[in-house]
This record gives sequence, structure tokens and C-alpha cells, in this order.
Amino acid sequence: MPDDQPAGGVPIELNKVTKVFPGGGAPAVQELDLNIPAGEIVVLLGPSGCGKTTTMRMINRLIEPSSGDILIGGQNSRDIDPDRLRRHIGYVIQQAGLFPHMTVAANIGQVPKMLGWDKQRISERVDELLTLVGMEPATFRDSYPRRLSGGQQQRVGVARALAADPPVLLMDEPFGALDPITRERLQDELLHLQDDLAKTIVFVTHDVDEALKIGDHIAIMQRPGHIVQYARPAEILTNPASDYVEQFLGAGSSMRLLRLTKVGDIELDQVVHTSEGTDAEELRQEIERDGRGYALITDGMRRPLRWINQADLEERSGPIGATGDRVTGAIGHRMTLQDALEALLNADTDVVPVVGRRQAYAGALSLATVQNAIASIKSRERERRLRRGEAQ
Ligand SMILES: Nc1ncnc2c1ncn2[C@@H]1O[C@H](COP(=O)(O)OP(=O)(O)OP(=O)(O)O)[C@@H](O)[C@H]1O
Repeated sequence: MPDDQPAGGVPIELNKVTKVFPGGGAPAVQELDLNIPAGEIVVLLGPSGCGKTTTMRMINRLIEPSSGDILIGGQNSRDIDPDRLRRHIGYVIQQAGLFPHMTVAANIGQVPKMLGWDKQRISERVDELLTLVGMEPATFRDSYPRRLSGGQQQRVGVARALAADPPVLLMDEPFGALDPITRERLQDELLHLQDDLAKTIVFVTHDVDEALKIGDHIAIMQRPGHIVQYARPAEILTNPASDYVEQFLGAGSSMRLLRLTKVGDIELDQVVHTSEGTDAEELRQEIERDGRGYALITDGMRRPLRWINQADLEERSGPIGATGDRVTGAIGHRMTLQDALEALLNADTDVVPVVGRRQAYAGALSLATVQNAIASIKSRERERRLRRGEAQ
């Protein structure tokens, strides 16, 4: 692990890791195997006491494993000095764990200071990180943690963990104490940050929805301290490995798939679409061939303008011009299917146009399209499972 760390993440491998606390009876973690790919967010998900925190804390050696190996970037963590290891692994906990007597800047600059950075470099880094987590440096640099809201404290916690640009971040229920709206916002911000940073992040939660949203992979844990399923979120939803997993996930897997899937990821309807210059008679014939009875009129940049019905075109010729009913709302291709469904239910029409880059027409969505998409995601996951079963 060189001191001059690359910005991206490194893989972490846990091999048969066990932790028995002195006098603790059953192991807190038992022969746990886990491969965490570089640059991914892996969520440890499970009920209280299943060993999530113990597993995480063994990675930075806040807890020493009783047996087994943990490799970080290919190097056995036993061979790395614990202080040095912890300087290369950012750690974020619930309620941020900031030092109350230190300013925001001093909190963030703590590890760089230990690493011997000069004052100027630390100060620049603090400002850079505050900006990164959405806090105005001039306003917050000299504040004390108690003056900050829970969400702001948590942002500072993330900034502090990122200070020395570690390849690995451990996050132990970092948003657990926040109200639902702040929590959602910080989850979004973390995903946004991760797009650029590509750290290896181990994230502990017992909130199923948080895990599904944040995780590239999810490890579902069961007492005593082992993993019962390790898979991508969609697979866990469509193919829970056991009754335990199914029960833990609870009801509503289809609703959760709606939340996981983006409009741009599904097959959209394609409706007849054309510009205002099109001849009315030609369009009428095209609508008739298509069979839906309507078409979408777009502008020169292919942005949706109006819906037009076959009946509006009867006995007309020449350019269609400004005929038709104005499109009142479009669905963005980055929206989740859940948000799209909400938009559909509130729309004046059964079909709503979907727009991609520069608001250009990309397709259309109806309730039936969404329903079909969910059915096909489920059947794809089933097929994948069958193929894998045959390959084994
Ligand atoms: N220092 C300790 N000494 C003895 N037993 C411990 C210690 N820390 C944890 N344990 C036990 O190890 C088991 C796993 O605890 P751990 O905190 O890792 O679970 P968890 O899944 O993170 O739970 P939670 O969601 O409640 O934080 C529990 O039975 C707990 O009581």
C-alpha cells in the first residue's frame, strides 16, 4: 500500500474470517468469505447482531479477527501497521463522530495533519472537500459541529473520511440517524460522488431500501455472522436465496424493482412521431397503418410538442401546423420507473412521451409498458438463474 495512493479503489477479500469475542459464546462472525471488487459499493445488510459492524471493523483492524485473512489491494491486513492501515481507510459512522471541540476544518484536516501535510495543502484540501460535499467553505470551515444540522454533520463526516483520498471507505449506518428526506438526499449525493471517485465502499445498513439503492452488490447476513446471499440488488429481489432472505426483504419486490429501474433501461413504446411540416393526409395514413390512432408532433430538435388524433386529420391536406393537444408533461429517461409511474397516474393522457438528451423524443410510456417491463425483468432474472444452475 504505497503512501501515494491512487484515487480509485482497491479490491478487498475476506477469507474464512471468524471473530469470537472473549467470553462471547457463539462467534460474532463465522468463516465469512467475501470478495469486494475495486470501485464498488458493497452493502452488508442484515438484522441487529448478525455481525455487520464486526465484519466492517475487522477490515480496518479496529477489531482483530480470531482467524482467517483479509486482503486489501492484495496485501494481508495483518502485515500492515494498524495506524497506517486506518489512515488509508476512510471511516464514517452514524452521527458522524466529529470531535465537538474542533472546528469543521480541523476535523476534516485531522488525517492529513497526521500524515504531515503542510498547512496550506491541508487548508486547500478542506475547502475542496467541503465544496465536494455541498457545503460552502467560507460559511462552514470555522464552525463547530454542534452548530450543524445532522445532515451537515454527516457531510463533514464524509469529507473527513475522504481527506487523504483513501482507496477504501467504510460506512457504518452513516445515514441511520437522519430524517427520511435528508437521508435520501445524502444517499443521492453519495452515489453522485462515487461516480467520480470510484472508491471501494463497504456500507453497513439494516434498511433494505437503502441497501437496494446504494449497493452495487449486497451481502445479506444472518446470525451468527455469515452471508446467506451475495448478489446484485435486482437479483436479490427477483431471486431471494432462501426463506430467510425473502422474509427479511419483506413484501413489495415489484415496487422495489420500480425504484431500482430507470426509464432508459427498459424497452419503450415507439409511437408515430413527426414534425409540424408533415402533410396531414400522409400522417393520417401513417397513423392508420400504425393502428394506435394518434401521433406525436415534435419540433425541429425532436422535442415533443403535441398529440394529434387520426380524427383531427380527416379530410385535411397540407402541413399539419399547430393542430392537436399540447403535451403537458414528459418523462425523463433517467427517472426511476416508480417516479414515471407517478407521472403516468397524474397525466392527462394514457401515454406520456419519454425524453432523452436535450429533451429529445426517445419513446413513450404507458401503464402497460411499465407492467411489461417489470414482468420481463423478473423473467430475465429467472432465466439467468436457470442458466447459472445448468452451468454449475
Ligand atoms: N466487543 C464485543 N464483545 C462481545 N460481544 C460483542 C462485541 N461486539 C459485538 N459483539 C457481539 O457480536 C455479535 C455481532 O455484533 P455486531 O455489532 O457486529 O452486529 P451488527 O449486525 O452490526 O448489529 P447492529 O445492526 O445492531 O449494529 C452480537 O451478538 C454482539 O453482541
